[in-house]
Amino acid sequence: MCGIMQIRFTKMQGAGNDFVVLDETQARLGLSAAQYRYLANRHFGVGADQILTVRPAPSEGVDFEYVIHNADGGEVEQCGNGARCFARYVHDKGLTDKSVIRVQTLSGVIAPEIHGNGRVTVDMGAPQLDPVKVPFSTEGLQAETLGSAQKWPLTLDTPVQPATVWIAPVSMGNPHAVQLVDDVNAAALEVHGPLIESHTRFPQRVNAGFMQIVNRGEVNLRVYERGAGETLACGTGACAAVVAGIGWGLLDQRVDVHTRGGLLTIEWAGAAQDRVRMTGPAEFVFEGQIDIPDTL
Ligand SMILES: N[C@@H](CCC[C@H](N)C(=O)O)C(=O)O
Repeated sequence: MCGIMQIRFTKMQGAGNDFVVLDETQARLGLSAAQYRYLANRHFGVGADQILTVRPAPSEGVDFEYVIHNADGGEVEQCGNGARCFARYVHDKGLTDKSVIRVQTLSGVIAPEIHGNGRVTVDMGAPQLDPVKVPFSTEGLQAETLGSAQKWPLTLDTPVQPATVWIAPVSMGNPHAVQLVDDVNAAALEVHGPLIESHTRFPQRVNAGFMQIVNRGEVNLRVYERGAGETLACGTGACAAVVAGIGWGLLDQRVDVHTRGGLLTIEWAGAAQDRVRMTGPAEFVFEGQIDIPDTL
């Protein structure tokens, strides 16, 4: 017989990238991919780009485990805007009194720091610039060099005729393909975003970033996210875009990233081992309880 599960949740957002936060510090909910999809659904569920789950520390040296599911129900390695919301959640809910929290994710440990004004800075770790490890297949491709980094051609089977875009593959724990555009508002995100997301050269699919350089300390960015579509902001996307822009010699070490949902500030010293720091907002929206079918 079909029953229901009652689930308590908190809705949060960071620069308009919105989340359902679930607390599994006391007990696991054991949700299926379809149940995560249901929660994220904007018509039948709560509505969110990602579902963030708080779990107890899995090992010594970390404070919590941070589990991330995209709106499509798939579990992913990293989420930058979510990391800031996660930190505010565990802090403001009294799950920790630390202001610097060490958090285990699928792709390693990150360290969010909560400031007095409610903003959060996250040490996101070092970027991965080796295409093979993003992972991105370069077989048979010829890269172009710009600054100290490379751009790779990616051919897209658009409905009209094949188009080639030039991208930097960057991993921030999760995979990104960053390209330069003249104007983010005129970028072909709706058509190219889904084609890049599921391009066969990215075997784990990819988040597609479209970056317009305003000056050496400022960019405009839109991201078509893997498993979620275009979001109002993508924290790891902002980190990856700034890393690519610095590598190409176009940006300084501290960059304001304007997204459709707000401002993120990214800092990176420019060497492969240097860690990327991201600062931005993290806000509570509302709390509630939802009934979801237990047979999904
Ligand atoms: N919104 C995120 C990224 C979430 C995961 C991403 N869609 C993926 O599949 O890798 C962020 O703020 O970083």
